[in-house]
Amino acid sequence: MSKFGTSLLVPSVCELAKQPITEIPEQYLHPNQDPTVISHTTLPQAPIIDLNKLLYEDVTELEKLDHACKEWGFFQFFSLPIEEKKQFWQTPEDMEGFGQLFVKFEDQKLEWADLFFIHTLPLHTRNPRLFPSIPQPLRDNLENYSLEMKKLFITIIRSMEIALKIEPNELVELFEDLSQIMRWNYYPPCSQPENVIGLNPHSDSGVLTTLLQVNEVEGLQFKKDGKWIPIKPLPNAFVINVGDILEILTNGIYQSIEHRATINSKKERISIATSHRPQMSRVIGPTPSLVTIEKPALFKRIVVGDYNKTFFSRRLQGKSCLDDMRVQNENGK
Ligand SMILES: O=C(O)CCC(=O)C(=O)O
Ligand SMILES: [Fe+2]
Repeated sequence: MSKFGTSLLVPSVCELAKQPITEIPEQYLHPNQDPTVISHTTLPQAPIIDLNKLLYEDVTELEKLDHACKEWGFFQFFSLPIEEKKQFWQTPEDMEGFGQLFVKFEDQKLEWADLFFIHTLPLHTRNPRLFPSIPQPLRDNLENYSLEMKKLFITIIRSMEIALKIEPNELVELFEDLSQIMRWNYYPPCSQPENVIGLNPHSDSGVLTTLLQVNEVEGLQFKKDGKWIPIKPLPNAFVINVGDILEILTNGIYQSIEHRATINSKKERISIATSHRPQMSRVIGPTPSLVTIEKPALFKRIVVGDYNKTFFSRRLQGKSCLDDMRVQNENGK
């Protein structure tokens, strides 16, 4: 049984998008979506952080790796012939591989995307059905990428400990044996982009997600003050998202952010999301330094694996999973 539960098997959208279709199949149509805010001049901008100032080692290496991944691997992997991709497809018991996540009902609306979902760390959790067959040079790039992502994650967590004025290592020690999962997202173009959705609105379940927008095509949007704001991909930059578990750990000081992915009418889009969380058997809750009499714990203590199971057992719906982890106040609210 998979660590994350299961998702119903769905057809490849990549193959579907190759057909000369005039009508989008009903299951992919999402009417009544929240509109995107279009005027770029008044939009709030995502803050840009200079990694050089954060990372004191191996910046060049990281850049080289970033280029290697862009040039050699992800694109080729998604464009493998469908027959070859089949050996990497999800199975009814195992959500890792190509397919979609969060598909729980046969008649559920689907996303205009194929993804490849894989657990990369700790090493012993690597899926023997998938990992050894990943073609080179992607497999070696993935190996390096995974380690660099872990280093970057720990560096950011250390900076956050300082910013939050909590004990050194108070958070970092939770990640000695961390779990790392990746979603490689492939969004084919669609002639009616406004009627389909690449990825439904959600917050990420982990601590932080590092998103590489591989071919720098626009599509990612964040919900800010109730409005959907497009995020322009920047060259040589990652987008870093706060996930639900970081909101729990910081007792609500850092809040996970809702985002979605839209589709382009002409261009395909590839993004690689790498998410970190403490290892599955760890129990987590608001970190002690951030729980005080004035600010009692906002969230229950939970086993990381249980949070994962709950998150992956539902349909993807905004921040609803995190809301269920809140401590109820005396009025039952
Ligand atoms: O493709 C994107 O821009 C968003 C991906 C994402 O949110 C995810 O994989 O969790
Ligand atoms: Fe996400």
